[in-house]
Order: sequence, then C-alpha cells, then structure tokens
Amino acid sequence: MPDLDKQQVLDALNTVIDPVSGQGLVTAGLVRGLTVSVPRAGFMLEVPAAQVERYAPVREAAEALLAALPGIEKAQVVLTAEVAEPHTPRPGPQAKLSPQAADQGKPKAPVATARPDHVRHVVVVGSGKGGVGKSTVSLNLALGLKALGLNVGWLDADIYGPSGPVMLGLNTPPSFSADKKMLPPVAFGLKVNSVGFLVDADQAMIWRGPMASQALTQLLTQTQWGTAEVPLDVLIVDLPPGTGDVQLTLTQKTLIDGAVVVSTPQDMALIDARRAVTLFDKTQIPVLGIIENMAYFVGADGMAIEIFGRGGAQKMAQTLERPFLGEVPLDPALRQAADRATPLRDGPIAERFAAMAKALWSDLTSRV
Ligand SMILES: Nc1ncnc2c1ncn2[C@@H]1O[C@H](COP(=O)(O)OP(=O)(O)OP(=O)(O)O)[C@@H](O)[C@H]1O
Repeated sequence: MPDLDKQQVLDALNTVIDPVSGQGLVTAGLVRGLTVSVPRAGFMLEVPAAQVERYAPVREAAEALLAALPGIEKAQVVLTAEVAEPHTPRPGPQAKLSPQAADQGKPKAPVATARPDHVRHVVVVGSGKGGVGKSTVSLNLALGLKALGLNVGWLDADIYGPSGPVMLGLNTPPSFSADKKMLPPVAFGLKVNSVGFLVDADQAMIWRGPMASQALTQLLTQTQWGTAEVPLDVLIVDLPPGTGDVQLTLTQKTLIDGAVVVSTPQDMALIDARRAVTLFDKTQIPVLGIIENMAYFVGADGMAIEIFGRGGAQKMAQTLERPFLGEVPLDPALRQAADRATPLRDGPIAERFAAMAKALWSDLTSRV
C-alpha cells in the first residue's frame, strides 16, 4: 500500500484544536516528528510541562484521527512535556536576531540537577560507536557490582536501541509513588529503569536532542532509586552510543561521578572511543576505565582467535593514561544470556566482570 501524503495528514491534524491557543495543532506548532509510513503513523505532541493533563484528550483525539486514516493500523501520539513555551512566534529566515536572542528561541535543555536523590555514585557507560556491546558490558558491570554486595541500579538510557527490558525479561514498566516518582522494577537484584518502558523504540529514535536529554534526565532524577534509609550505592547508566548533543547535555546537566568507555579493538571503534573520552574530559567527568569488548574468541581447540585485532583498547588506555579495566572475549554465552533474559551470574565471564567491578568501585570510592 502506498504511503499517505504527509501534507494531507498535517491538514487533517490541523482540524484538532489546541485548547490553549484556539489554533489547529499544526499551526500552534505542537506537532513534532510526524512519521507516516503505512501501516504506522505517529508524532510527538509537545506541550508545556504544567499543561500535560489538559492535553490528554487532545492526544486521544489526534491518535484517533491518525488511526482512522486509510491503511493505518498502528497510530501513536506521544505526549511530551517541553521546557520551552510553545506558541512563541518562530523568527522567519529574514529576521535579524543576535546569536544570543536566536539562542533564546531554541528549546531549552533541562535545568541542571544535582544528582538523583539517595544515590551515592552515578557512573555512565559510553561508547563512541554503536554495536560494540556497551549495553552488555554495562549490565554485566552492574551485576558485578551487585555481586560485591552493593545496592545497584541500572538505567538503560539508550534511546537508539533500549534493550534493557528484553535483556532482563522485564515487561512491567515502573509504577508510581504517591509523590509521582517512578518505582523501578527489580531484576536479578538490580533496580532497573529503561527508556524502553516509556515509549516505543522507534518513537524514542526521532526525539530531537533537547527532548531526548530531557527525557533521560527525567528517568535519571525522577526514579526512586533509593531511600534515605537504604540509599543506592551506585547507579550505572547505559548511555546512547555516540558523542552528540544528547550525551553532552546529559553529562553536563547531571552530576556524574565517572565514566567507563567500551570499545572493540577495531580501529574504527577505537577512533570513536577516543571521541567519547574527549567528551568526558570536556565535561570534567573522570574516565574510570576503558573496557575492550569482543577482544578475542576461543575456538574449539582452545586457541584464541583475535577477530578484531586484540589489544587496541588497552593500548589506547595506556596512551591516554586512563585505567584499563580489562578485556571481555567474544563469547556466545554472553549473547545467549541476553537473548534468554538470564544474565550470566557465575563462570569465567561473570568473574571477569566482578573483577572489573571491584576495580571500578575501589577507584570510585577513593576519589571522594
Ligand atoms: N562479548 C560478547 N560476546 C558475544 N556477544 C556479545 C558480546 N558483547 C555484545 N554481544 C552481543 O552483541 C550484540 C550487541 O551488543 P549490545 O546491544 O550490548 O551493543 P551496544 O553497543 O549496546 O549496541 P547499541 O549500538 O544498540 O547501543 C548483542 O546481541 C549482544 O548480545
């Protein structure tokens, strides 16, 4: 079935009236990131935080309208709270605003927050390149910290591929406390929250930079990770891959104690991993360690095969004078564990992660 004409969809959406301005939703500038690809259609309805409840029926009306379009079987309108006021006239290309004034017209990133309540240490895990095993490493590092007897949380903040719920077999999103904090589900002893609980992966992917940083900051600070009586010792945050605005804003706006960078030994991954180290340097977050993932593969004869060329990340750590936490082999057991939602909790790989977690924890606590 051919795709619908986007302009026709916009015209249809404009028949839904914004209760604040009295204009159509599109004219009022509330429709963001419209995607129309039969059989799916969706967009983000961006409204001021204080008005979210007022817009709930508008969201429903817009979603019903999309669902009624020919060929559309799955319609989704995500209501998001935007910091900047909408309805501000947007300057046309000919408007001669100073750079400062122009900047004020842009959506604002979230206001700086200290750190999530009752969390002693926040550690982000980043990678310059996608697919190097950052989520696998960050989850297993969190489990390694848990094995040390610590109270640990894991936040899957990877907007481009939130795999957390699947890796842990979690399908119940957080419930809410009386003061509207998210109560994270517990899996394998870890308190877990994930971008994947909030929205469909394809919706999160089309978030613009400020929206993504805002959503991630909310996940970080609006989750009840710990209490005054039982604080969380450490929260591991699985960042989205890359070194763009989303990562930069999140690291600037939240108080983070340290970072771990994951890379495979390939040159391309290493170049990107260096960029990740530079990003953390820029935001004055100490790099507590570099981990080389998929360092080698042990064949049936017990010989190590260095598929991507072993040792590159270790060398990079030496050159940059950052701690090298260790190497993780390419091991089908790790992938199967993720696919079966039963993380490895003993055996040689789990022991490796426990050792890396121990080194990380001792470095983290010696810096206070
Ligand atoms: N050391 C390993 N041995 C075997 N499989 C691995 C290893 N590390 C990761 N994998 C597998 O590789 C795939 C990608 O891993 P993962 O999702 O952790 O990468 P990522 O860097 O977080 O990706 P993304 O770009 O989505 O953030 C997964 O199927 C995972 O199970």
